[in-house]
Amino acid sequence: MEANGEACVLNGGSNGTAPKSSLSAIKTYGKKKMTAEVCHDDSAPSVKAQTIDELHSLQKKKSRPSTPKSAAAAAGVFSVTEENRQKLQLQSISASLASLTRETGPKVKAVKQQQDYLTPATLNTSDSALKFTHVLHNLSPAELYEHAVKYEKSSFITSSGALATLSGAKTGRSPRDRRVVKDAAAAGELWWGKGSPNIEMDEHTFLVNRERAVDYLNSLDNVFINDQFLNWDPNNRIKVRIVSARAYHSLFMHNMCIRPSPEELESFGSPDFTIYNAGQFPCNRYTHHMTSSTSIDINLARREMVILGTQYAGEMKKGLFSVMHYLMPKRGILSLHSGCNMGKSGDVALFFGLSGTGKTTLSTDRKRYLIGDDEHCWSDAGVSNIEGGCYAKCVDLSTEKEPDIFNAIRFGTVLENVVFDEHSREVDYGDRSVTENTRASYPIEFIPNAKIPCNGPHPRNVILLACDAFGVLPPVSRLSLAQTMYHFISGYTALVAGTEDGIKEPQATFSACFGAAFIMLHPTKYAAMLAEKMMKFGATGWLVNTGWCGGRYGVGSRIKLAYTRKIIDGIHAGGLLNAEYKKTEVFGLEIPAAVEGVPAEILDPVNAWADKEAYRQTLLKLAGLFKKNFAVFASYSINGDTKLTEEILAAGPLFD
Ligand SMILES: Nc1ncnc2c1ncn2[C@@H]1O[C@H](COP(=O)(O)OP(=O)(O)OP(=O)(O)O)[C@@H](O)[C@H]1O
Ligand SMILES: O=C([O-])CC(=O)C(=O)O
Ligand SMILES: [Ca+2]
Ligand SMILES: [Mn+2]
Repeated sequence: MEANGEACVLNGGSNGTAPKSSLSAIKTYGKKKMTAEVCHDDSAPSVKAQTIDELHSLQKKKSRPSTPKSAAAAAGVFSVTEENRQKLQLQSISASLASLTRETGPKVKAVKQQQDYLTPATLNTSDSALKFTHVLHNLSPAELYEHAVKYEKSSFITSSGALATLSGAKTGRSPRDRRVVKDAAAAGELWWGKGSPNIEMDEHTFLVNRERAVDYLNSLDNVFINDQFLNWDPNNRIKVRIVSARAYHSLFMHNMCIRPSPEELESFGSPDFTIYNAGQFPCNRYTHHMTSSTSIDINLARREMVILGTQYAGEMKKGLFSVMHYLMPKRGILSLHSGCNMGKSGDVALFFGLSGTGKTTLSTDRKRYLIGDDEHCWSDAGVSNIEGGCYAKCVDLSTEKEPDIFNAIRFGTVLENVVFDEHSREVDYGDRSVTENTRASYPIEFIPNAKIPCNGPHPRNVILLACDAFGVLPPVSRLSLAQTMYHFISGYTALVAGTEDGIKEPQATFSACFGAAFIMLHPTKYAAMLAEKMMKFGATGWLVNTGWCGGRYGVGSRIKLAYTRKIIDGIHAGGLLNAEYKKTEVFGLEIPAAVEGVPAEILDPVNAWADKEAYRQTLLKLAGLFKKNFAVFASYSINGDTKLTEEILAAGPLFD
């Protein structure tokens, strides 16, 4: 507290001169003399307003345009250009919200320009055509907070300043409701059929769902528009527009996509891809192909995605990731479901792994620069993050174990599905009452050592993370290139509860490229690109088990995060590369004899199991699952290189 002559100082000054006695302290008024022993509330000049309304109007300073304009604008041609620009932008937004099948649709009104209605209402053929929808375009986090708290029942501000909210009935993605339009081009290019995540849908059905979503959005008083970017590689940046009904969704995407500067927003133009998120509204179950009230529909030709029947925000993030998994490989760029960080000396590591295996946790590392936690591109120029934010699991989050993530949960962060104290608004991260899959979404700059812009040179280490519920994979093994490909294509883990709707318990899963739910092309396409890049740039592959140790799930326990961190430190430092190794039976994995800071007895899983026979049985069981899973890939060639293909086939588990 600052002591000055005007304030009432009840506890003495903070300048060390306060008298010892508290009674005399009450009478101390600092340096200036005070004439009375009471404080008057008219000691400051009065406000420059005659009425309360006038007073309120003083509170908000006009902030748009908020930054210096382009050179042309500064030269005086600004006013016309600015008007035209606003008009074009509104036309583009209005076109986004236009019905495709009717002559007229609802009118779109920009909230910042109350007079400017763009859609000419020539034929008012229905009540909906008379309706105005306010467009809230690229609102700031503070504005979105206010909307959320005011209009969304489940939104609250937590004690650390985050916006806590509920995603509704769905607290994870719905992969069985993810559809892709199979037109002639997509039929030839994409991966379809058994094992593919792309459930086919026809153009007409897509349009039915699109119309439903657009009509729903237009029936609302407000819709949120986010115009943002994907990919920090300036040559391969994609413009995306997200049209949504909830402030929560708008803030989530504000955090997750790359945020344009005011100048970039000014010249944004039309988006390359648009999401219509009408998540509160179901699809019509009588519509052809619909198997539930949820549908997430991607149309590559129209560059559009429609979301009906799920409010889980991860659908938007991962839907756009799917789009990148299509667009980038076409340009010779590999898209990756991986985390990525960089050491002080510029050594880059990629962290692959399915949901819950540790990409976010392990790429967020005090000693290194964070490039990104979940989605990257690897081009001839190096690596780049696709996103502008992180999406961390929060179950059991603690400041001791994950301090940077814990501290990132503050004003601006969206906290999904967490439980908090009604009064103190203190979050209880251990509480799984809503879901196990509680999440925090924050801009990447909330991590103190984020590398911005989020790109880096070619990776030196490629770390494959598996959360092995069987407890038989070693905590760390060094992989040959063929083994790296084998495990990349296999994409093994034991799914941790909750991220995919319907899965409640850990269970062994194989997901090609550590992200089969998001890939668009056949897995061997991505694998071939990874092999080529790893060879070309000399990266080393590693398999790290962040799962069980000393017995399977239920018997053993999860490997301590502190140990996994030591292992990762050893990989980054380079010391592990040339350590002393031995080969395990069955999987033929090379395991080091020692890792600094990790008990030697856990490095070879057989030592950690009390029941050696149970260990061997479990090992063979898992090896069998690997073999069975890989059988479907055995007939595909990787890179047209039959030698590598044979080596990959031989790099899997060997047993009778
Ligand atoms: N040994 C370990 N290594 C890594 N993570 C661990 C370990 N033990 C426990 N965990 C916990 O496992 C979870 C890993 O989740 P994380 O958010 O890193 O997953 P992810 O790979 O980023 O998944 P997603 O793609 O769904 O975001 C965290 O909650 C972390 O605290
Ligand atoms: O998309 C989500 O729901 C969370 C995530 O990162 C993943 O599952 O890989
Ligand atoms: Ca993550
Ligand atoms: Mn992910």
